Amino acid sequence: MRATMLLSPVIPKLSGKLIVLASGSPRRLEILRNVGIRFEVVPSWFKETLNKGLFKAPHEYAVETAKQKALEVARRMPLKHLKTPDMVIGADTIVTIDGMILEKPIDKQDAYRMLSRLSGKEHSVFTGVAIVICHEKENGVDYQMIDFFEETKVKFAHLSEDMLWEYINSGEPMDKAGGYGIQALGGMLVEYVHGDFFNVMGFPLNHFCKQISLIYNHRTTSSNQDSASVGLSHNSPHNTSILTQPPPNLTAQSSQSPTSSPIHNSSPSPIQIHHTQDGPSSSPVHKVKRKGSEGTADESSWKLPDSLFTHTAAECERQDSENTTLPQTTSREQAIELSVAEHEASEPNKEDLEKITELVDGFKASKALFTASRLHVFDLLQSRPGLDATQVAQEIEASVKGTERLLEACVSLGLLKSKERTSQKTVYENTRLAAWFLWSDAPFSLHEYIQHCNNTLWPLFSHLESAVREGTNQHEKAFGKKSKDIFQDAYFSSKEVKLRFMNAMHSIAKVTGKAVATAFDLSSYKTACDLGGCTGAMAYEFTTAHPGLSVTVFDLPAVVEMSEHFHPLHTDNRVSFVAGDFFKDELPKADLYILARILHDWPDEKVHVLLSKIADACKPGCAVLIAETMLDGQTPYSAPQSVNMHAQTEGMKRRESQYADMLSKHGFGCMRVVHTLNFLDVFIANKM
Ligand SMILES: O=c1[nH]cc([C@@H]2O[C@H](COP(=O)(O)OP(=O)(O)OP(=O)(O)O)[C@@H](O)[C@H]2O)c(=O)[nH]1
Repeated sequence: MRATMLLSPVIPKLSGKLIVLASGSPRRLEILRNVGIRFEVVPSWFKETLNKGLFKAPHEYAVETAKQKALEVARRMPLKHLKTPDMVIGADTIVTIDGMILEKPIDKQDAYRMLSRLSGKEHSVFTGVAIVICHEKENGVDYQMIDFFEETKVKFAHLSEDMLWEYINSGEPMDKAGGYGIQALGGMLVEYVHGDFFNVMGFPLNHFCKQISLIYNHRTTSSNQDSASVGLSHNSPHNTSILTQPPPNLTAQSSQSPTSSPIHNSSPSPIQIHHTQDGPSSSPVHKVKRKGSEGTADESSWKLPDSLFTHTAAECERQDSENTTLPQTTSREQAIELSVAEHEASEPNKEDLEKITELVDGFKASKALFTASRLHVFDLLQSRPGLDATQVAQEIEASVKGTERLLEACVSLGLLKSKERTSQKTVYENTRLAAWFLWSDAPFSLHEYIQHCNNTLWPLFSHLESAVREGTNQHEKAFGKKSKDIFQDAYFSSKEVKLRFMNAMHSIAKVTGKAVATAFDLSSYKTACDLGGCTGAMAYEFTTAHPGLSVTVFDLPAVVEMSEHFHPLHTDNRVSFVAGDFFKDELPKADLYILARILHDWPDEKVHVLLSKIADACKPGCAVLIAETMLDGQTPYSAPQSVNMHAQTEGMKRRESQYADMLSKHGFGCMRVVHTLNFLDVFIANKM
């Protein structure tokens, strides 16, 4: 909110410009998007290989890396994209502890080393930010740079070995500086944060807003001068340095240095680098002292341990001049390069083999799970744990030989546990995973959704090649029925298929509903309408989470008619059902419209029809909430899900930016997104 206020005077100026975020970090994208800035994302190709040993203080390393990331994109864009951006933003986040710089872990062991170092102690997180302003001139492009950094102190609780490994095995640490994500599971490890929380996440929003304000406010008041350079240089206490390239001894490997890039050489204009590091550092907002802005960094306290960073400037220069390939003693980043080179030269490692096998054989695991679920193996072992294969075979009416194989497959997939009763007899029971998710009445039962995967998605996927070649869904090939609107003429064509589909949606809504309902503070909304809300399972999660909220489920008459089978939802008098077609009929009035796993079923034209109807029904301040996996969210399954939508519907998975664009066309703004741990990303926007 504060950032929007600070930015609002300059947003009209930014809005006509091509602003580029030179970062592949989803967190940076989210932080900037949430304040309403419109920008394109062009991740930088700059490899983070600067020699840390050559920087007096860690933040200088982060700032220099941010600069190189931004410059690489600023230089590449005019050549590759044939357009010159107006502004390129780059950033680099590092963690420092005991004089050491920690970046993203290269593997689980590395994450373990980082997190155990952070356990029970305070550390600093620095994000360096670079803003490159590009000016097209007749003979090329001029670049001007503003850079700054922000420090936030974070203290970790003492972490037990079990906690550490549980966290590492969640996969979260791998793409995050210091090996943790404060915005997600990693937040549970943190005792306190002093300073800007967003800085820890990867982007110091407040400091950035102040810099932007300074640049553009100054420009408005300096109309008779070259606005760009004046605006920048007046902020800068150290604005005289003019460099055409980074100092040669900063880059660890000459082949990766931006100075050797042909792109750089083709730019005839010098790059003016204006440092504005201490512009807004007197802000009362940040209690944390920013080292370095005033040139006061205590060199000795930041001296990096020799064992990690052994390059001297002379060594680097020698490497440059001799054009050697890789140094003998390397920093961690250099070690990554080394290991990549090693892999290319020799053989794949165990992890590579595991990954590729998992992908190739993944369908076998899915089908074993589907089959065990369909044969009610998990139901049986939930009520009668400790049966052997012969007993299970008898109960599920299957062969002993086949049942043995299936049970063993489930054991190896972590769905069942086996115990040897005697040397002859092995008995089985459900694991925790099966107890939570797989038997029919489990608290978060996915049983019905698994049946939907087996009965509907599996046959559709077997025609994926045709779906890709033809660009249409595959209902006709898989089920002998043409379907334009899968809901009207495929899923709801017979009572049995309809119930199966509703059961599937019901089970997935029960698993994901709470996380969706609690993603945002919705206390200001009194009425909601869950469009396509099916059995009301999601609506029920919303009324449970928000005592002041009533929800109308709006769905096709065929669905509403059957929804009463799904108790106890009908006992909650704050959930009501209205029958209708959201493309054709008038929508019930509400303050909040919920679209959970709906828009991905439809092509853009239909989404616009629906959003326009919602926009017409919304007063200013009312909101639309979209819950689905987005392509830039955190689940690795969103892109495969997009393939699924293609084989199944005319719809698709989309990026957050695509929804933002669509919503803004219908008068929505103030967009925010939360990535839940429960498959779904939740996006909210208000009618302006
Ligand atoms: O608590 C958190 N701390 C850090 C992060 C994320 O960590 C990475 C830091 O890496 P880097 O600055 O090198 O940025 P990249 O992800 O490699 O993207 P670029 O393309 O910009 O180089 C950053 O993504 C932080 O967001 C976090 O999420 N939580």
